[in-house]
Amino acid sequence: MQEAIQKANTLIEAMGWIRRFRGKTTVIKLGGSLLENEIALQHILVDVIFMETVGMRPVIVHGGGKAITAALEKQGIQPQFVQGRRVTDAATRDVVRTVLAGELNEYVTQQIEYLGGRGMNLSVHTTNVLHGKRLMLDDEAGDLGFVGEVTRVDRQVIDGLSYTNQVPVIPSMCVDENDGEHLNVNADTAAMAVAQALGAEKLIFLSDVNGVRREKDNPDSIINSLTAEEARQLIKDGAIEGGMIPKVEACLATLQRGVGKVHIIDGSLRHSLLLEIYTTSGVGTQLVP
Ligand SMILES: Nc1ncnc2c1ncn2[C@@H]1O[C@H](COP(=O)(O)OP(=O)(O)O)[C@@H](O)[C@H]1O
Ligand SMILES: CC(=O)N[C@@H](CCC(=O)OP(=O)(O)O)C(=O)O
Repeated sequence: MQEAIQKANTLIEAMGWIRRFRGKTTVIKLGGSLLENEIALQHILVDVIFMETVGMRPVIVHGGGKAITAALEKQGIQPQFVQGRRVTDAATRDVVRTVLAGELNEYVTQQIEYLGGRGMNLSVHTTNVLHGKRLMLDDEAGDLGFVGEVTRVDRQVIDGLSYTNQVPVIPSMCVDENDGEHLNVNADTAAMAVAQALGAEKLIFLSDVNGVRREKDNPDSIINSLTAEEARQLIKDGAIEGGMIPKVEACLATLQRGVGKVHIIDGSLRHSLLLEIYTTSGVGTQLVP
């Protein structure tokens, strides 16, 4: 009996948070490193289904860097990155389309259904909601090939799904508004574009580390609250490197564009998503202006 009362208390405690976020959109970016971990992914998706059930509007944007690299290597194509973006020739683009916009996108959606929720895959193979243009970095970066940035998001399609209790699942590819080509987009920047277009309350990046660290390999050096200025300095100093650079840059750009809260959290920590939403202190790193 005592245990049942305790459980009821927990539900009542959650009521304030549920009210606060009910009807609001949270964009959840699933990193490719996390998609490799089947158990962790299932736990996250259960949290996502819970959020949807209590009236929040979760929207998933996912990457798949690791799986793309593995598939390319199988075909004897050597992956190449410039400023955190994959150089994408036609053969690489075909692999990205098959693995990211096809297999992984279907896998995440099917897992949601398998766990009792309703998911809808929105990719270039089904219903595309991301439109864009070729990404031009500085001269030094050279031509990245079929790499894009998102310039427009079909908000109505995504909102329509949320109204009918479905979780939209969006891979990071867009269609070029000029010539209709399919373009490979860094998933962190795609999540940023979606969060901005939807006027999301929150953008949460789920990765395979506990947050942004002062020392990359030391989990105890996690920074709970990171200002824009400090983040830029850490990138300059080289303390933030590799895949964490586009993620932090996307966080900073998102804050400038009116999304209330941006977090980087560890997707392999059980219930990290709910802890982030339902606890006052939160988990991981919160980016602040
Ligand atoms: N300062 C830092 N703090 C935490 N992680 C860092 C830092 N600098 C670089 N990283 C690396 O960034 C990685 C996360 O980026 P990435 O591999 O692109 O993840 P995802 O697939 O989730 O997008 C971590 O696994 C870590 O190795
Ligand atoms: C242009 C570009 O770099 N696209 C990325 C898209 C996937 C991605 O970003 O996946 P993660 O979230 O796992 O990093 C790529 O090809 O790897």
